[in-house]
Amino acid sequence: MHVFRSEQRMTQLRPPKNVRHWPHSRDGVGVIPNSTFNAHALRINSSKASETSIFHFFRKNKINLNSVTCAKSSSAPDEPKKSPKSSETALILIRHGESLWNQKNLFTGCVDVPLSRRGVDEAIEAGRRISNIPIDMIYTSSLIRAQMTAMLAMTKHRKKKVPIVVHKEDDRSIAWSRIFSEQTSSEVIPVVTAWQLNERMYGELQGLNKKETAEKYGKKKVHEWRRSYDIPPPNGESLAMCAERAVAYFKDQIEPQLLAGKNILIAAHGNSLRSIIMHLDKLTSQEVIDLELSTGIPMLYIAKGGKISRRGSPTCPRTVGVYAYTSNLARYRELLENMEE
Ligand SMILES: O=C(O)[C@@H](CO)OP(=O)(O)O
Repeated sequence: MHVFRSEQRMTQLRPPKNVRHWPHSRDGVGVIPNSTFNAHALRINSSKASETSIFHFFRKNKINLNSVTCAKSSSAPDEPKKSPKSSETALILIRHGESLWNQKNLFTGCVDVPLSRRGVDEAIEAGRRISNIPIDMIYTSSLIRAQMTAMLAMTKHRKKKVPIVVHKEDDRSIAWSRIFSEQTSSEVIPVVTAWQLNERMYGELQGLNKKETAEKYGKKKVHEWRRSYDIPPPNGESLAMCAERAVAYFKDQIEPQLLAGKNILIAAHGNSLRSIIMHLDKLTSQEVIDLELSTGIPMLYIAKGGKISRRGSPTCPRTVGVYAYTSNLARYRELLENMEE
C-alpha cells in the first residue's frame, strides 16, 4: 500500500490508480488582471503618515489585526472591502518541503521539526515554479517547516519583495517591529502565522516510525488513522477535527482576503491542506481518503466571481499552461522581466 512507503519515495512514485494525487500533471491556467497586481501590492499611500508599518497596511486594507494571529479561529474578521478591480486572484498552496522526520519516516504532527537538506531544495524549487505568480500576502502555520518553506520559496520570487513575519504578541511587539519608511513598507509582503494551519496533532503516534507502527497495529488500522476522515489516532486529531480549525481559519481569515483581491500563498501541512482542499474541491469524506499531497509542490487555484477553482501545478516559471492562456498573467511576467533588466 502506498501509505506505508517513506514520504521521500511517495513523492517520486506514481500513486496507485485509486489515489487522488494532487497536484497532478495538469498545468495551471488562469486569467489574473494586471490591475490586480498593482492595486493590491503592499503599498501605503497615506500622505499624512511619515512612519508606516505593515500594521498600517492591515488597517488600511481592513484586515483585523486581532484575527490574523489570534488563537481563536472563530472570531470574525472585519469585512475586507470588495474591489471591483480584483476580479481574479491567485491562491497558491504548498505543503512544506521534506522535514528531518519525513526523511526518517516518523509521525510528526505538531512536533516542530525543521526541513531536511532535500526539503530546503524542494522549497527553493517550489519558489522557482511560482516566481512569476503575484503574491500579496503569505499565511503559514506556526511550525518552522512551513515557515522555512515559505521564506525559501520567496527567495526565488521575481518581484523581490521581502517577506516580513507579522508579530503582535503584545503592544510592544507591534511597536518594536514598526517600519519607518514608506518606500520600504511598500516592498514587503506580510507573513501571517497561524497555529490553526498546523499539521494535525498525531497524538501518541508522534515520534513513532510509520512502518514499525503499521507492523505493530496492522496496516489497515494505521491507514485508517492516517487517511480516514473521522477516525482519530490515539489521543490525536482526526482529519475532521483538524478541518474544524484549519477550514474555519481559511473561511474566516483567508477567503475574504482572496475574494477582496489579495493574491495569497499558504505554506502548510499534509493534513491541514488536505482539509482545505477537501473544502475547496468539495470532496466527500470518502474521496479525501485517497488524497495524497507531495512535499514542496505548489498548487494553484484561481478565485473569481466568488468561486475558487483548482487550476493545476506550475512545473516551471514559464509553464505554458499557466502563462500562455492568460494574457494578463503573461503581462505580469513581462513586467517582472522588464524590472530585472
Ligand atoms: O507525520 C505527519 O505529521 C504526517 C505528515 O508527514 O504524516 P501522514 O502522512 O501520516 O499524514
